[in-house]
Amino acid sequence: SVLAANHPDVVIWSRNAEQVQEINGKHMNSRYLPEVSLPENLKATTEMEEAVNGATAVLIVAPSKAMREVARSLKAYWREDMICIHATKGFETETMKRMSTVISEELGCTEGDIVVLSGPSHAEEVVRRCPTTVVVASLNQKAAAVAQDLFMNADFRVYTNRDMLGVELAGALKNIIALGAGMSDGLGYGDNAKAALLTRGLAEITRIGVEMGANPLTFSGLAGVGDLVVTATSQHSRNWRAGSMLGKGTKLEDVLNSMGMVVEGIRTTKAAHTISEKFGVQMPIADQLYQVLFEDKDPRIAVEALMGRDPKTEMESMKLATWEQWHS
Ligand SMILES: NC(=O)C1=CN([C@@H]2O[C@H](COP(=O)(O)OP(=O)(O)OC[C@H]3O[C@@H](n4cnc5c(N)ncnc54)[C@H](O)[C@@H]3O)[C@@H](O)[C@H]2O)C=CC1
Ligand SMILES: O=C(CO)COP(=O)(O)O
Repeated sequence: SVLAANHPDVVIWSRNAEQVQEINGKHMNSRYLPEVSLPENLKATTEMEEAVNGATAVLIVAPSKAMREVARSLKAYWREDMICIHATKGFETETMKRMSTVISEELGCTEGDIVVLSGPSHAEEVVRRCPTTVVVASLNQKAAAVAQDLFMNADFRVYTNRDMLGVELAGALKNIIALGAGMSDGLGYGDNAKAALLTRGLAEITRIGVEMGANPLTFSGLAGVGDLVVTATSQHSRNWRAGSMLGKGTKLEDVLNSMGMVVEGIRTTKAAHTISEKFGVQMPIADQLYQVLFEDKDPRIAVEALMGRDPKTEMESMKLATWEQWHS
């Protein structure tokens, strides 16, 4: 929708013929964005070749689970002069690979040429042209600048960032904390608890991000704090909603059946469990969430475990230069 506002020729690929027909015929996508009119120049097709042929840039936003399959299908139509942007927030859980790695492996390009688009941007608001800001990150600054130019308009402000790793990690990992925030709300634990979860959750995802090579400041930016706030508080957030249902006692399977849309934080919690062990970094909130999701732990007991951890100084676990270090 944003791209179609900026450019005359935008084609969306879907495997679903009914949705393609509805987008082309009625300029609507009623299953995902009810009561919204899409731009009339936005065309849809079930043929990937038709969507990609002659394109300047390709934007992939498949759920993380489907990313390898979609990128593999794209390979046949891929040209080296195209720009590949992705906006997917998750990992390939079988390999713990980031999405840019998965895409570059399938397309046979370097990971540094992929552009990651992330930030607080619920589709429901973007499509209504509510003011939204995002970040595009790439090791290839030229590609990032092209992506910035492609998306930027009066309602959609785009920043660039060189820290692709940090943007990708922050965008994926914040979903774990948003699930936790939803769970806290579902348990009726109030605003203090949610603020604590967001703050300590940010410390936790920054800590692992830095250990993996990210710039800590990226986690204070749009892909970090920005997206964490929106995903943990918005009525549109699937992660928050799923967490809230879990907090109210609904079983995970029933939560997923009722959502009908991807809840990336669930797979990402599994990925974080493996990554935190691999890097030897404690992720207490993700760890408790893992036990609630996959080991049937009562969420109240999980909160007790978090509240009962050993006393700590606030900065000791941040893996950043602390005030004490700066002043020593
Ligand atoms: N919805 C939002 O506001 C935002 C979503 N994202 C990210 O975008 C990604 C996708 O999310 P949504 O579109 O919201 O999910 P969704 O669940 O609403 O829609 C996913 C779409 O992908 C299609 N799909 C699933 N598997 C496929 C496959 N193997 N091949 C082709 N198509 C397939 C589905 O049919 C559906 O149309 C996620 O990583 C999410 O975190 C990022 C920013 C905002
Ligand atoms: O990342 C998102 C908004 O920026 C989407 O979050 P949800 O998947 O929780 O809806």
